[in-house]
Amino acid sequence: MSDWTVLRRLLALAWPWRGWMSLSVLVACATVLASVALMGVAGWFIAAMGIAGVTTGMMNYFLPSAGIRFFAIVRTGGRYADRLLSHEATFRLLAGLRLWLFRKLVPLSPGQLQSRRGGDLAGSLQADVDTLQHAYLRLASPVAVALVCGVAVVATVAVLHPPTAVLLAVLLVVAGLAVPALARRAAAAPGADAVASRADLRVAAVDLLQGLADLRAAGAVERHLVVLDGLGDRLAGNQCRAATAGVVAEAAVGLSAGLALWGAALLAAASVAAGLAPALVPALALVALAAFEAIAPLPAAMERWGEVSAAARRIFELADQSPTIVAGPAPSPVPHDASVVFSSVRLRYAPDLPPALDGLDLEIADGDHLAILGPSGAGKSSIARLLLRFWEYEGEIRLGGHDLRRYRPDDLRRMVGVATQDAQLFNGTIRDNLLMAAPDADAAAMDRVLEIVQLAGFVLDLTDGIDTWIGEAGARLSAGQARRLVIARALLRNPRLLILDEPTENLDAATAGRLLASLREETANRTVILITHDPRAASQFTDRIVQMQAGRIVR
Ligand SMILES: Nc1ncnc2c1ncn2[C@@H]1O[C@H](COP(=O)(O)OP(=O)(O)OP(=O)(O)O)[C@@H](O)[C@H]1O
Repeated sequence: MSDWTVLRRLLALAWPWRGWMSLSVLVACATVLASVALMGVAGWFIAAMGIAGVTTGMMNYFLPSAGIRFFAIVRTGGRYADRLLSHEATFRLLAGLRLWLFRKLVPLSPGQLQSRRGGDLAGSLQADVDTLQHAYLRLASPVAVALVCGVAVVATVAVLHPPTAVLLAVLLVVAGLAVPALARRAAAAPGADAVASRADLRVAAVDLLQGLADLRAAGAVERHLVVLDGLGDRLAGNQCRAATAGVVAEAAVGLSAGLALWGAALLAAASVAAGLAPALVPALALVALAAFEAIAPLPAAMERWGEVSAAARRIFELADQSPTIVAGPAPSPVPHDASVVFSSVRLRYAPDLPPALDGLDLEIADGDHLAILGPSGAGKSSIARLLLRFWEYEGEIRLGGHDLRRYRPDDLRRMVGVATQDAQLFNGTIRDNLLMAAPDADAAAMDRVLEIVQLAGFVLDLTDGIDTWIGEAGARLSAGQARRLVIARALLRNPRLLILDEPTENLDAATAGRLLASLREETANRTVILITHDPRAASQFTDRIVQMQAGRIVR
């Protein structure tokens, strides 16, 4: 993707916030122009007063001093308003971009995102989107301001003294175009590498934090810290190289501004003999100097471009993936029953992996309970993932008589409830975690599902009851309690097809027995698939039991 494409796409993304952005550019232009005008009028005023002092002693100083006050107030107020508006515009834009990216990621989950590491994805959503602020705050807006103000100042100077206008135009082009272009070239590689090393650093830090307990147990923390340190050094080195390019470019702009001041003063002074008002000499020199305020932010903006474009490319690469799983052209209607038929279903998680399901045939009538037994890796949980349409498959699956592929993903997820082994509990209260699945559920419904999963007594004994905070990923619950909370959450949605993946794992035999008995009673009229490797649990729940091995039903 070329730099122009990246820029074009970034501007297109900002389109909905064009009102805010334009307002911020307008205010910034007014501020810069007021500053230039202030310098020009002040230079002229001081010189004219001096000249009047030594000559006639007559001069109307009310008008210019009022002008000076006016421009000073506009400049000060404008700077404040400019900061306020440009930040407001950028933060609104970033919040919108984050939501836009998140919406793009949702349909890719989990199949198309599993090759990416969690820290990496979180990084794209946070740091990469944050980096884009430089594209708008320090690039798009300053370039627009530089263009508008540069042209306006040169045109005004051209009316007063054309030679100074030519000199100013040349120096502004050099400092506003050539210098930033060189800065961009020098900072491109370190800038891009800074984005990559920041992403690596984030992934390593997330890995370290998530696995801290195990790393400590294995005595491997120091080794990880050394890696983290190396990545930090790489990031700092890249940022330093990119910043050096920016600093050199800023010095070059300062030099051009100095040249403009002296050049304008000399050119204007040379024209006094030809009739130019002497008071205009300092005015033109100061205007030439002040005009560089318009282009001063450009080198820093260009220095950042490498970083910004690398972050934008990472974001576009993520957002441009089209979801492999979408509803067919004519989505299936909601079915009348929850029967399930698998015919010759094959699933490969990746082309280079052996099939997880290898010609699976399975039939469950509406309202039936089926237990699927099998050793670890037999493909049991893969059945649940397919029924939720998380992965594409070969063969045919029919739910309620309709092709599974033709259901809208949202309709399907309303119909199918799954309590998986790796289900996520969220950092919140028990109530939050239940309501996440069924926001409208009332207290009685929540109490009932907690009763079914044998958690009612436990919750009752907690000081804060159902409003007890369960910590990150349910860390304050035991594994068995967490699993049962996941089941309660699935039940609360009242799905017509319920899939229970190893519901009795981590439970003692008595609790497991009670849980299965109450689940059997609660789900008497629903289709249920119980996935387990425990034959006792299977037979406690149903007498329809099938055995799976290597991706097939073997009996
Ligand atoms: N997301 C995935 N990406 C790649 N391979 C996967 C993925 N999930 C499962 N597999 C592979 O597919 C096969 C079947 O996995 P599945 O989780 O369905 O087995 P299972 O019978 O439920 O095992 P367990 O009882 O241990 O949960 C395994 O070989 C596993 O390694």
